[in-house]
Amino acid sequence: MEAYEYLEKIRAAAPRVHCITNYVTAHDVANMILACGANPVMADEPQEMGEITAHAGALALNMGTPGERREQAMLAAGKAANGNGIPVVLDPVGVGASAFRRKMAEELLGAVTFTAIRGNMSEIRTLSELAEKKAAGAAGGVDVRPVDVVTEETLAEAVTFVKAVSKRLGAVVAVTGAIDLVSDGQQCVVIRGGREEMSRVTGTGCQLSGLAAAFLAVARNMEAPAGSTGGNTAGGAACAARGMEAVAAAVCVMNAAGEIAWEQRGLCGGNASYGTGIIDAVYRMDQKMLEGRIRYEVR
Ligand SMILES: Nc1ncnc2c1ncn2[C@@H]1O[C@H](COP(=O)(O)OP(=O)(O)O)[C@@H](O)[C@H]1O
Ligand SMILES: Cc1ncsc1CCOP(=O)(O)O
Repeated sequence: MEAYEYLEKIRAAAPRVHCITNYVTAHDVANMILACGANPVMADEPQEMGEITAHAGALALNMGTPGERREQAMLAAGKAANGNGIPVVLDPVGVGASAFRRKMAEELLGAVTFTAIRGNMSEIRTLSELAEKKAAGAAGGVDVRPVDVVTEETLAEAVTFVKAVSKRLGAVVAVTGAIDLVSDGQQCVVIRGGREEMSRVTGTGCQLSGLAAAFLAVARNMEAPAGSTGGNTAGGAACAARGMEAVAAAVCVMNAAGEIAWEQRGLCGGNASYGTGIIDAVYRMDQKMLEGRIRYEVR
């Protein structure tokens, strides 16, 4: 399934994406979800989670600005999603930054079955350590640490690592950055593209997690490919089988939007208008705009 076909299906079905997200980038995440054709609802009152999540096509949980109330909401929404076969995405923003975040991530991983987990390499390394019950130490803020950046030199090792983490966490794992890796534990899609400047716009990672949730919402209603063994069934059988494809397609669309918005930036184009441009590029994305911009290999 091509990335553009996912966009067409999202635009036709307008699935609702329930987001429990941080207050820094919530507005941009909502606009990005609208830009791809889906329908965002940002809600984090624990008492209404059962009703809100049950009517969603996908759930996106983002740990960027955590708190006890938000954690309760995430646990309630995650369980409601699992109980209704709704795909769930986790964005462990800054999970290594504090003991509170690490404990919250452990609780979420213990209570909710995630369809996909997207983060930068530092965040995914911390999750991996938590899943291995290793003492994960403090690891940076919300951005990737220089030591964790995936390069052509460290790519083979990173692919092996991401496959292993995906198996360990029982979810599709997407590590994004200069080179993006999306794995279902068996295979790994290596995606090149995007712009270095995307990392200087706050929220591009959060937006991508929201996009991935929208892509999974339509994957859930597709046929499972013949002979597929699939991943976990948090979003139903079709979503399990297509989870890696759907998340990789979302990454490709985000990268293309980052490239297009950079090429069309204005004379005063700094990071704020660049960020808006990325959302606009997704809004306007058609098949022609994606041509030549999707560069991936499967390892
Ligand atoms: N150095 C880079 N070169 C190309 N694309 C990048 C680079 N850094 C980030 N991106 C892109 O920016 C988007 C957000 O990813 P990332 O910055 O890793 O998220 P986060 O904000 O969670 O750290 C992804 O589409 C990713 O491919
Ligand atoms: C700066 C910041 N602080 C807490 S959440 C957040 C936004 C992080 O967004 P992203 O990881 O998508 O850049």
